[in-house]
Amino acid sequence: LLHQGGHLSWTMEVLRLTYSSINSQTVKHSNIVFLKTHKTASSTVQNIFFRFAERNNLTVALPVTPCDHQFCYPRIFSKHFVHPYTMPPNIVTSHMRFSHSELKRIMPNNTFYITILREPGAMFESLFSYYNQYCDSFKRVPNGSLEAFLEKPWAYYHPEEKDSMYARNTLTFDLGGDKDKPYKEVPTYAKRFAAEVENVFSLVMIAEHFDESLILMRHLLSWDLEDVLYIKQNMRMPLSRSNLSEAQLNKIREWNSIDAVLYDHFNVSLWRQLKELGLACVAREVKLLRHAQEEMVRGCYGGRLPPLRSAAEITNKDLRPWQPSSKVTIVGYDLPESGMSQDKCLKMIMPEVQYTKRLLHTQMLHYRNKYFLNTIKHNTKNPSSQQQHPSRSILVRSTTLRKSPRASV
Ligand SMILES: Nc1ncnc2c1ncn2[C@@H]1O[C@H](COP(=O)(O)OS(=O)(=O)O)[C@@H](OP(=O)(O)O)[C@H]1O
Repeated sequence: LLHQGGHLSWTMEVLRLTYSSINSQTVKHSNIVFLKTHKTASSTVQNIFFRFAERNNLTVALPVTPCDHQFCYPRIFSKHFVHPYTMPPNIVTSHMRFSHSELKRIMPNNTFYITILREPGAMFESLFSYYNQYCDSFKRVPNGSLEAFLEKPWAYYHPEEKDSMYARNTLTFDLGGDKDKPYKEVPTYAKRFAAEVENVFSLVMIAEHFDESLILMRHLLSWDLEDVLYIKQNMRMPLSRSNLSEAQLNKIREWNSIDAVLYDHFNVSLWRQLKELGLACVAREVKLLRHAQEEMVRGCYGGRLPPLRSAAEITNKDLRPWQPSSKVTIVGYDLPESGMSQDKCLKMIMPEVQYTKRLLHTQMLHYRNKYFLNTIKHNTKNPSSQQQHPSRSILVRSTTLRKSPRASV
């Protein structure tokens, strides 16, 4: 009874938070650019945006086929990398090298810009293991040893070479900055660059404070708590991880000194924003979020998450995460292809590549239907004029924004 009583009050609280935005007559914001940075828990966030877009019939910008599932990374983003069937978009979330000016050409003025950073030590360790057999700066290192790389990085790192962006100041590069600023210019440059980023991005999430960051995001976008439910994605097997010593952490920070400045800066601003929201309120919502996640796992998978397996062992190919080489083991969730699980439960654990393909397929069908209908309507009115392309989805696009995109949360 006690348990059920507790359960009931949790549920009431989640419902209250779920419908509070409707009661206060706010509209969920739906024009969003999420800059998907590397090895920062960004696939987990992207999955939240993909599901939100599908539930609300929004258009997600997806890359043209030659760009693969990313916007032709590491080239700087161009509107030409966006598949015409996914134009004009509400949400942009695939990997890219950021260009604000180019994004402004496809996104409306009320777009919210969000990104995520991770502590440079943990992030670099993850990058080093993930791209060990992929990026030449890492491939050259004897025995793939992180220790050896950090001992003399310039012996292995060639700044102009393909894929060098995975080996130094990757966050800075993803954000469109200069990863190879000379050491003596770094302090001034990094400070200026952090200010530029702060000017554009309404929220910079921090992977180490993932749930707290999501609570800020839900408030910024006037979303419900249920909109930010997630299951962790794209993890490595514990065997593929190495523990870093204090000395190694310091070397990583020194090597990635611009990223380190960015991380410290936005970690401070995250906590300032959390304090503005009220730490007690944040803690309460984090608790509710975790409880709602347990409920979702119960409803979706019968009580516990599907078994975590290495990519090679996952039988359902829709759920097999991309694995860059045999030297690193990425894990995902395995669910039989029996069709028994609901679509929303499957999508919750679907890796980036498969979900991107699915979305492209459904959006192509929508585009064709809209295009076809628009053309018929238009031709009936003006038989001699040109065909019309579909417009951006206006289903939940707000005209009465409660907060402006650059307002603090
Ligand atoms: N919710 C949450 N909180 C904290 N950390 C998380 C979360 N979700 C994923 N992860 C960790 O993020 C790493 C994968 O990052 P990405 O998805 O950005 O990688 S990728 O660049 O898209 O390949 C990967 O880190 P490593 O395991 O250290 O490689 C994941 O374990």
